[in-house]
Amino acid sequence: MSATDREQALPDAPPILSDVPGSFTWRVLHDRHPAIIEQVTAAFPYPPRIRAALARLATDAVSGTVEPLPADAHDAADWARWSAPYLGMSWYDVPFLWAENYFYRRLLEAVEYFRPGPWRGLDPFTPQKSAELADPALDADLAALAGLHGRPAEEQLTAAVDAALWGNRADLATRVSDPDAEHRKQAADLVADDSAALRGFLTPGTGGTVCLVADNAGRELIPDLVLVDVLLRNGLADRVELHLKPQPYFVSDAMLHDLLSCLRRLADAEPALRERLWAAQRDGSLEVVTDAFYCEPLSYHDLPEELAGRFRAAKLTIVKGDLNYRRLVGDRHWPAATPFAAVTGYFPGAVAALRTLKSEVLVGAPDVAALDAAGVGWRLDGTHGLIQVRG
Ligand SMILES: O=P(O)(O)OC[C@@]1(O)O[C@H](CO)[C@@H](O)[C@@H]1O
Repeated sequence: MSATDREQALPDAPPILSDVPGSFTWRVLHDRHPAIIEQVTAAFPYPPRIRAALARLATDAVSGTVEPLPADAHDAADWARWSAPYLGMSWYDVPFLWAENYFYRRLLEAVEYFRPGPWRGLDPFTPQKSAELADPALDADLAALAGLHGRPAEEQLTAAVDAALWGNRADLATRVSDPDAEHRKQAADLVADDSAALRGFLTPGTGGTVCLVADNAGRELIPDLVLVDVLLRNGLADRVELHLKPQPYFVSDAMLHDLLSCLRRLADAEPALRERLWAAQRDGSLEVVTDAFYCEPLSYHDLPEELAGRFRAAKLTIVKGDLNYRRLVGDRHWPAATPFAAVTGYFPGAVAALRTLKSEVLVGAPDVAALDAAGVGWRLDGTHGLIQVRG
């Protein structure tokens, strides 16, 4: 069946909105976003004009309607195009994915992230990211992963993939409004497990490029870096592209400065690993890549050719995390049994998703009726995950 045929066979699935009061998506806009603004406001000694802009956003994003960016914003034309269908609408009535993206772009506008002046380029989420990286619990993660050295390549890969998957379980955006979320994530369970197919792409001597589209910094990026090291050190790939965000996004998404912070953290805890990653960047076997697309309110169906070409040339693209999953499959009310291959047939090259569930969208999981019968909570709290592959 061709990709087109696969897509034509897709069920009709409406986009996920935030228009049901009390629902998860409604609570993200109504409760989580104001909480994030409160944390950002307290993060730095911002001057009155920035604090006032943040306060206006807090009111606007909870009870206002979608308004345009200031006309002099560097990306005003792009956002005018993307927001054209939604201007004047309630934030709750536009696609949830779009509303979240626009919220974070408006937040950067409020803190003058792109504006000339002293606050330009200051990541408003740095204190939260730094605190996470300073967490002593990270040492236990690292000690466990350091034991990988010397074990058979397949064992190293299995352990590194497992750590990368569950490293996604709590992102800072989730923790902001659900501080107890972390302790609940003990009943780790996979609702889809294509790990054997994943390992099939990553066998010794097969070389090639792996694109790792990263998600969060800190305690997720560290195991991602361990996976990179396992791939390169065991010849499971000739080179790895680590795709990071070009600007602050969804609180914890990783940028280059977060990678450098991780390398500094590793210099103390795992100096040999840090040296291998540092050398890999210098010899080009580990290339950091970014693109404006990664912070745009679009699904991966709208990939720019520069990224599509990279994914097409790779032997496998690994897409990390919940948000990337939503952008990959389409943030829609898909029947859970909808085949992963059917909704990802458009993607250039082979693709694998490593994701802990923190939002409702799900495909390729035909056996979740019993879980859903008890409500959607299990889809939101990071206790369940998936490994899905489309060759
Ligand atoms: O991509 P991540 O970090 O795994 O998860 C991010 C995320 O779960 O946080 C948002 C709620 O704040 C969700 O809508 C979004 O998908």
